[in-house]
Amino acid sequence: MADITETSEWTALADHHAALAGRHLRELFAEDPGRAERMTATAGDLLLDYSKHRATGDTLRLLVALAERAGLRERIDAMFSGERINVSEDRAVLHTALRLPRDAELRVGGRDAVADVHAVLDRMAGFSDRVRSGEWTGFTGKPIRTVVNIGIGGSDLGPAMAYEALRDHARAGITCRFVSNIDPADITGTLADLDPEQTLFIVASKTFGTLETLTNARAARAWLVGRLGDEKAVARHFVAVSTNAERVAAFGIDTDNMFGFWDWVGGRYSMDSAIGLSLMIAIGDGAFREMLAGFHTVDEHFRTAPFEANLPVLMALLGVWYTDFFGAQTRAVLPYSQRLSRFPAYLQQLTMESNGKSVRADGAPVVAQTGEIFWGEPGTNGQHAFYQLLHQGTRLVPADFIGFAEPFEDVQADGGGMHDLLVANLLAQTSALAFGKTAEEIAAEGTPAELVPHKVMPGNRPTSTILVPKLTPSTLGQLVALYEHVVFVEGTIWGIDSFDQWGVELGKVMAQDLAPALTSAEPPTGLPDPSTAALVRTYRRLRGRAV
Ligand SMILES: O=P(O)(O)OC[C@H]1O[C@](O)(CO)[C@@H](O)[C@@H]1O
Repeated sequence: MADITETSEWTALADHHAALAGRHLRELFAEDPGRAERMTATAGDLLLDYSKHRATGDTLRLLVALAERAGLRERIDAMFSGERINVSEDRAVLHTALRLPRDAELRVGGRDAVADVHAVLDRMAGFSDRVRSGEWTGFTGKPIRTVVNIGIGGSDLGPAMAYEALRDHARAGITCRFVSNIDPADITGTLADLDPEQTLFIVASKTFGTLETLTNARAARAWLVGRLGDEKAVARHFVAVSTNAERVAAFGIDTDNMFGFWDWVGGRYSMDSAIGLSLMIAIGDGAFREMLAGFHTVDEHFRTAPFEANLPVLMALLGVWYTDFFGAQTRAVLPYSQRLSRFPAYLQQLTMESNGKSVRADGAPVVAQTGEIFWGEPGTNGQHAFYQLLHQGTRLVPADFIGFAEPFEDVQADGGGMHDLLVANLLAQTSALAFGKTAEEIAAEGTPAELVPHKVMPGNRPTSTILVPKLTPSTLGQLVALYEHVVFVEGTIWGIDSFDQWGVELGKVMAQDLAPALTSAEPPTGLPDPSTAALVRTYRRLRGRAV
């Protein structure tokens, strides 16, 4: 694989950066007011305004040339057609197949992937309808009122985020809860006020080998059997979502109550597979399929739109621009929607488990910085917490602001709608970040001279604004697909395999090895390093165990 940093396209960007880095967004807008209109693009219902970026038309042209040099077009085609682009795991990467319409065609490994996807969706829909209607009852004949999804990582964050986002669409009177952490507080807190007779557990695990999930599932089963007094209750209260039928059966869940998916769906790309079963039960099959259609809309946009008008491509290239040329470390994601409160957490796994790599797909070290650190909180809460640093700190923190024109439900306060105030805050922040306020402007307001430097707002802080008509199943699907493809484009430029996650393995194995050292009757030997050994001794002492 050629070093992308050795290409003439990279050098051209480095030269361009040297010329542009000292320029302020105020100047860029003064020279070219038309950029406000021009530097926008749409995909489905999503409007991206990227005019408040430290970039010009030339920047975009150079970035697009870099994408072409990195072979982005061929890589997109390879992904959508099912080539095994996850090379370190020798797998195809086909989350896009999860949302293909029924009449689409795609064969994977000799099988009709579209038919397989829709067969599972139809089974999920049938099950979800029965649970929602009360036809599916618990062991004692009562309808289900609460669904508890037990999973972690991609088997938790996606459905948990989407349930929160779409809970206003959940009208069947069934609520969902999500248990992920192996901290006993998670499962005990979740179950504390639940009625076992009306609770359904979905054990969600792609591998069905994840310690946290299986441990929580065993605890839930013990709770259920203990309360209902009969092992046979498990069959009416436990279903599984997995790619591994053998392990599901070994756990004691009837595989008739298992919903499958495929090794070509990465865990963090799986919320629109059977992993979304809890969400489907909450919002219904129709709304779930609307969400899939939303995903598909952006997939088609990504697959076909020219790079210069392609939302995921533009957002990813700007990510590369700040990461590799400005030295930015992080990207804030700031949804102006309380319903998207889990969206930053969801994106953390999607982006950082995918692109947090220091070797390329060919095993050679990467040649540039990779893996933006994603973080954030819903506005306006973030404004009263960390925006100080965004506005006046020493670091450059590019940010994505996400806003919705229509609220699900508005509240009138002080003569106006609360939602308008929310959106006014979003717009105020992006404007203040971009244009700031100069010392002269502050002094002209009569500010005492000694206070002026404290009040200067430097501006020149780049943001994207993603404006969406309304948060619906469809637009949520569009937003998630947008970021999935952002990850893919960045991974392509950096030459990395965005679909493996070897870096999480060592810690898992070590935790399994260390557990006996904490609990053994005799003081443990053979601990991995002196610091850990000392901490194990301290822990044992605190727990009253022999040291
Ligand atoms: O769905 P599973 O197999 O339980 O895995 C859960 C999560 O664990 C990881 O493998 C990381 O440890 C994620 O990639 C995945 O989403």
